[in-house]
Amino acid sequence: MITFEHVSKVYPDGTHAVHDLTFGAPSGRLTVLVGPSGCGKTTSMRMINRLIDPTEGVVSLDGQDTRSVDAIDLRRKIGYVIQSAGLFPHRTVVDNVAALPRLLGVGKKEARARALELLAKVGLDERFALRYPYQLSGGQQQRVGVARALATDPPFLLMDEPFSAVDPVVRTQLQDSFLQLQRDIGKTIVMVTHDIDEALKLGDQVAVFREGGTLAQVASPAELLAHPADPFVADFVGASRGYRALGFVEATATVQLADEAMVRLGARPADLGEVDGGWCVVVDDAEAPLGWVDLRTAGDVVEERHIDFSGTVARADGSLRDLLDAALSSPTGRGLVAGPDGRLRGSVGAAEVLRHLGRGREAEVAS
Ligand SMILES: Nc1ncnc2c1ncn2[C@@H]1O[C@H](COP(=O)(O)OP(=O)(O)OP(=O)(O)O)[C@@H](O)[C@H]1O
Repeated sequence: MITFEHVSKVYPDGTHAVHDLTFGAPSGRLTVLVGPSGCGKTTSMRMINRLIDPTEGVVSLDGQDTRSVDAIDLRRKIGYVIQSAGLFPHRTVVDNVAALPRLLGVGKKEARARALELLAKVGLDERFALRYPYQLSGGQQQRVGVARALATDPPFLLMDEPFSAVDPVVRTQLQDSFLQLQRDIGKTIVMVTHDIDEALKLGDQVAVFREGGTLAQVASPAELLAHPADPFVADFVGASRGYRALGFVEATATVQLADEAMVRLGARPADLGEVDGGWCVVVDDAEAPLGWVDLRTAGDVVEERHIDFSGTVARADGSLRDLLDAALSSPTGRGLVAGPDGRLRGSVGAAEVLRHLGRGREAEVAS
């Protein structure tokens, strides 16, 4: 656990960057610091590894005041990932990751072997190991940055806007693979971002800062969306918070799925008989849905060019937001739902999703 107790920072020029900060970042969880530019997020994070010293208050790691520990020893326990990866330009990828363990006395062979393992963990193919940073894309560099921060297996990890220097598609991939990684490694993480969507997606806990370096609210993403503490937080989490909150409501087994007729590519509509409304789900050999086909306009044989790919496919164990999105994006209004094995389970309409949400709310009120 990382704890801030009445921590303030006033820079020598008189700037009040952080004011009376008190909160905890729980062990094994990812806490995101978010807020508008200049509100003291980075200053707060850097007070954890003592790159910046507080003017007042105490920062502690697992109950130990960070001032009582030698700064170098402290930083060995705290991995650090920064925005543009900050890799050593003249060292190969594998040597970038192995550098710190080598400094700490780990043998070359062992450090490299562990570096290769870590590179695989962050989703970077082995063939990149002997490249230099300039030979990698921004997203790949960022993966190396994460691997390097984990090289000494520190229990704590600080991440300063780690995914902001890459384009939105790569950013989503990095976020997804990082979430996956964190499920395995369970580090105590503090991450800074100014992107509320990223905060809500990644954080187990989100700390919203406001200008002047004060804390507006600390809560889980679902709580933040459902009960913003004040108009500033409500405004900051955004106008679509009602819809986004659906992302945190799991689609339980009680959502009723309707059966859907399935066809495979190469099927002949004439052989299929009457299908409700003419629309049918095209599936692959493993019965995973590919999209919809309107049999009335498909011609003699169902081909790929007849498939309407516009609908998203929700997973049965996904969120209500995924189900609603599948329904809203479907050409039939019926959202496709697949099981964890990818096979089509059935479909659901937007009204059923919303009805389920209504029931959830009533149940909550009743209990
Ligand atoms: N070394 C410094 N000396 C004086 N003022 C500073 C110093 N570093 C930061 N500040 C000021 O402290 C305030 C908080 O800065 P900080 O970098 O912590 O904000 P931030 O929330 O991380 O911002 P951003 O999202 O723009 O990175 C800002 O007003 C900034 O200008």
